[in-house]
Amino acid sequence: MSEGSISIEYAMEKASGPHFSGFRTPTATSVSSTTFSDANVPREPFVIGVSGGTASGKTTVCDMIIQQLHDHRVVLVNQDSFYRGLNSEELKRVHEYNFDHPDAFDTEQLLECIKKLKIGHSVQVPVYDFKLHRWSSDSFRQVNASDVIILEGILVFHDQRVRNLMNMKIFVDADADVRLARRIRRDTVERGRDVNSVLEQYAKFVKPAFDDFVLPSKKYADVIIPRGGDNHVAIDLIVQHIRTKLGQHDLCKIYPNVYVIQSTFQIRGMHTLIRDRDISKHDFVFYSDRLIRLVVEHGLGHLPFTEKQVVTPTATVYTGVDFCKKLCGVSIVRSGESMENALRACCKGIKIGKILIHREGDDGKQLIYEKLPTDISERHVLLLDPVLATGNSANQAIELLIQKGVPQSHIIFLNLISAPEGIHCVCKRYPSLKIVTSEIDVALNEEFRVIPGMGEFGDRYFGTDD
Ligand SMILES: Nc1ncnc2c1ncn2[C@@H]1O[C@H](COP(=O)(O)OP(=O)(O)O)[C@@H](O)[C@H]1O
Ligand SMILES: Nc1ccn([C@@H]2O[C@H](COP(=O)(O)O)[C@@H](O)[C@H]2O)c(=O)n1
Ligand SMILES: [Mg+2]
Repeated sequence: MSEGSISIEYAMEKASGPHFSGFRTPTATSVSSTTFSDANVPREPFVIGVSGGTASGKTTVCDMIIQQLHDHRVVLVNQDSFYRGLNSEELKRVHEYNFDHPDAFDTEQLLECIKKLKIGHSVQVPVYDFKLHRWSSDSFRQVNASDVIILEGILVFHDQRVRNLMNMKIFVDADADVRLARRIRRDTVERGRDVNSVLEQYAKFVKPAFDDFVLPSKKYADVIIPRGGDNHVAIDLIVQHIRTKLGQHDLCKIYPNVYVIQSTFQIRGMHTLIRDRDISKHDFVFYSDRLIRLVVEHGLGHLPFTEKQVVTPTATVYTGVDFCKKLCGVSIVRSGESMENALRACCKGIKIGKILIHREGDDGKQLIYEKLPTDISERHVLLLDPVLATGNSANQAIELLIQKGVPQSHIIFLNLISAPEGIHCVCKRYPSLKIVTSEIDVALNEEFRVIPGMGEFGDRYFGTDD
């Protein structure tokens, strides 16, 4: 355990490389979508190889990782699907067939499959039947292009070309006697074998092939998981790492003060609804409000706190924290006003100021109207605007707050959707300010509108779009 657990974070960081973050899909429904970065460059998925001896717990570990992620952006491909079909002669003498030798697999097909997934195509993967020793011609599993692809099997580290497709390699370790015991149980219960045939196959093929091919490939692993599925610490670390990578946009690496709230199905579902041009006004407002509430709560989590102790009804002391008291909201009129209710619902009696930035003509001159609390310089400010596009009006508003004496580091800018251009514009000028957003979109178009975006938020929210 010590070997795996000490090096695990380092190895994962090293293995992940610089190219894994900032996933964006061009359309919400595309099954074969390519992932995109903020620069609108197609981005390859992150491929994790999971190897280990038979019955070490590879499939179990992969299932646990996928279940914990409960995120459809992860797909599993089993090396078993690429077992070569047996001809009738081989089938008649199946007990003499070595399923543990590298030649038992159609590695060319496996390579083609992973390469396709890596470039964003979906693939049909055969489903292997261990009872019949073949994959059935009419049974395929559709594997969609995804942000993370897990490739699992006893010999996935054997071929260098397959290894080269992987960004992270995990070896699942378990004692040989434990594996044999599990294999006997599994193969008799699930794979239609009797104990004798399992033992015979194990001695003749499985163990020698493990020693000759599987064990020597362990050296390629970045992470070794001792005790397989029982090693919850290792699995948690791997899951956390994948989660971070999935949720982390490149911009969050460049600007450490940009926070994208952790994506979940609920959040993506709400985004899908509010971005849909055909959604009813009522639903648009409802789901926008839900998302705004999440962003506001998340933003509040970045405020400073002081320790506070209370006595519970069981007469014991609970050591907790006290909320930051000196707060105020500032909405950038008009769409920022849509975020005021959520802020009021979270912070009783909070003062809310307003800034209106009105562009006069095309010469870049701007008129600013403001109404802010007089003691604003003593407060932490939650600046509200659901969409950050170019960053020009945000910068005007922030400049005004700074002129009023608010330190940059006391400003948290809350958005639902942020364009990379706007983030660059604001963060370069105000590196100590924090931005909390629920999604970073692909880019701005020629008309400076966020793409894919959601149109004119204020008009849609306040019903002035018809
Ligand atoms: N930690 C564990 N404790 C008990 N049984 C396990 C554990 N991990 C796996 N098994 C069982 O052992 C068998 C082999 O596990 P599996 O994950 O299929 O291994 P692999 O894919 O490496 O061959 C399965 O029947 C599984 O339920
Ligand atoms: N028709 C087959 C094909 C493969 N095997 C055995 O499966 C093992 C690989 O699967 P794990 O889930 O255990 O990794 C491998 O050791 C083969 O011996 C088989 O018995 N019959
Ligand atoms: Mg398996």
